[in-house]
Amino acid sequence: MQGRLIYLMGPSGSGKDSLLQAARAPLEAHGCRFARRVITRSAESVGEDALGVTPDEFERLQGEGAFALSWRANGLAYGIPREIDDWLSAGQDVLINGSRGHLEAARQRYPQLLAILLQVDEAVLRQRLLTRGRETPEQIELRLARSRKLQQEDRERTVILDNSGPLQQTVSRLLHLLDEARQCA
Ligand SMILES: Nc1ncnc2c1ncn2[C@@H]1O[C@H](COP(=O)(O)OP(=O)(O)OP(=O)(O)O)[C@@H](O)[C@H]1O
Ligand SMILES: O=P(O)(O)OC[C@H]1O[C@H](OP(=O)(O)O)[C@H](O)[C@@H]1O
Repeated sequence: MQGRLIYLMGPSGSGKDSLLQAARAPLEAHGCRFARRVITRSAESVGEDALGVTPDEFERLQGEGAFALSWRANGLAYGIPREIDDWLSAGQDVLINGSRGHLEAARQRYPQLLAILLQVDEAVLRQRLLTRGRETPEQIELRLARSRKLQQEDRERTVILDNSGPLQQTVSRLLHLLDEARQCA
């Protein structure tokens, strides 16, 4: 049986990386795999364990068909390595850090994907992004504006996960909803 693609998305600063890190051990214990993203951002940058490449390297990899999914946002290019298809074919669930802007294209390639939208209100988001300090205040405002624009899309087929409270609470909710989804599959 084919594994399920779990597509975690949400505004910049909603806590996707934090949640992926915190939920990783318990989910791996259930056989779930995690994709390491390829991003045209320096490897030293704060945040997830992504592979940082130059725009030229990204183009080359894309041309070679190295990505199962790829998109551009916030002035960066993002790729999800093709190996997720091997994991899915082997029946393993795969969790990825996705983009709301790319959800429709991702659904076309993976019709069974489970979309989870991580949600936090805008004042909290702004504060978290400023505290994280990875982007300038101007870049943060652009990210918040992008979030507002994407807010209404594809709500009815998306599971909402609130991350306004403590991270551990969100981890427990994620594990619970993935259990439920497994039982419905
Ligand atoms: N539940 C939480 N409570 C308090 N702070 C949190 C919580 N979740 C995440 N944070 C903090 O918010 C900031 C943004 O989180 P994180 O980098 O995980 O977001 P992200 O959604 O991955 O953002 P981006 O898409 O821009 O990479 C981090 O500094 C993180 O420590
Ligand atoms: O705004 P949307 O389309 O949801 O997401 C755009 C991209 O921005 C964020 O990346 P990061 O903040 O650079 O890590 C997300 O992880 C996503 O890949």
